[in-house]
Amino acid sequence: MTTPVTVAVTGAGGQIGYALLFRIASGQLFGEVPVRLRLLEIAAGRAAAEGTALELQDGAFPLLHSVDVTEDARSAFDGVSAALLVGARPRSAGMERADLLEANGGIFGPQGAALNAGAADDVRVLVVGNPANTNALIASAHAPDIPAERFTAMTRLDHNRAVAQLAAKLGVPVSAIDGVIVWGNHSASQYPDLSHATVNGRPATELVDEGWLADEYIPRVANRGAEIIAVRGSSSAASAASAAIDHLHDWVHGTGGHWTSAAVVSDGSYGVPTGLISSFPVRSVDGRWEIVPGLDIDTFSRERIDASVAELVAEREAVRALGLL
Ligand SMILES: NC(=O)C1=CN([C@@H]2O[C@H](COP(=O)(O)OP(=O)(O)OC[C@H]3O[C@@H](n4cnc5c(N)ncnc54)[C@H](O)[C@@H]3O)[C@@H](O)[C@H]2O)C=CC1
Ligand SMILES: O=C([O-])CC(=O)C(=O)O
Repeated sequence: MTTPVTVAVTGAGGQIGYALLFRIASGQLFGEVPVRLRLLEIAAGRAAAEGTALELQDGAFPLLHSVDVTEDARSAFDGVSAALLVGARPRSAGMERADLLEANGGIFGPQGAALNAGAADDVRVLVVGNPANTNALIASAHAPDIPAERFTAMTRLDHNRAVAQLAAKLGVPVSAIDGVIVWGNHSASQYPDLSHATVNGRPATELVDEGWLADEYIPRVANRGAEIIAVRGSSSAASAASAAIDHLHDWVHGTGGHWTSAAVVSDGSYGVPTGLISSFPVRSVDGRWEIVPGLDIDTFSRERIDASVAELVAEREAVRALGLL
């Protein structure tokens, strides 16, 4: 029998956890490989996670090897090849994601240290809990033995939203769209960039006008999280779980010739300071994310990338001042 792969999900008793775990158990992340699931929760969420574990059993998933629920990060992360750091307080109406910096930043240092202590050598970390980029930076800083490139934050939901909004505008299937990029922070300052996008092979910029792009498209995508909160009464859950599966699936299995968006550690590309975890156009090649090199950046894009990166720099300064880095 193939050796099982161990996957940890934090915040397993929450709404994203509930949408995520069944998809992992069904093999949508690693494919035909048995999965050993570790569900990390705090006391307040433990019962919900225990209930989810019972339902996972009831799913009779052929690939589900075992499910353990724990409140101890070291046990949860021991031997893990994938860690989905979802557990954090979500924002509610009227809050920006940066309002969560202090409340949630304190979670990710100890979790980084626990990953450092016991994760498998091939560990892949995806931070979903907000503010995701800076939480990933904190976790990575507490895991000196794990290469920084193994810590990523989720902007795939933003990328998927950017693709879907363009498809809806033009009345084409999402599969017609290629080359969309989300740059920067997973926040309202993010920049969904269509300057390299194509629709059935035609440049997207020939099909939409600049006014729509600047006044409707970019704000709609960048503020979609708030729109969902306003309409649904709580933050995106199933679409976030779906994006997390997309991110890790592509990281493990590759993106082929196409690119997607993910927040990865900067190597200085596109003027983003080295070491920041920022969203870039990325390809997954041989199990590693690579930043797509050499794209032309026009003035419109440059200003927006710089603004979002400036926010990431400010968040890094803020968590440094709080002693979290
Ligand atoms: N990056 C992205 O695109 C997205 C990020 N999010 C973020 O994901 C996070 C989770 O969202 P939901 O599942 O909706 O929230 P939720 O409140 O339903 O669930 C969060 C769970 O995390 C648990 N938790 C809190 N601290 C923990 C810790 N130290 N260790 C383990 N578990 C802990 C809570 O007990 C709770 O069960 C939030 O920060 C939210 O803002 C949500 C949507 C998209
Ligand atoms: O907006 C929020 O707070 C949740 C989130 O990150 C998103 O839906 O993109």
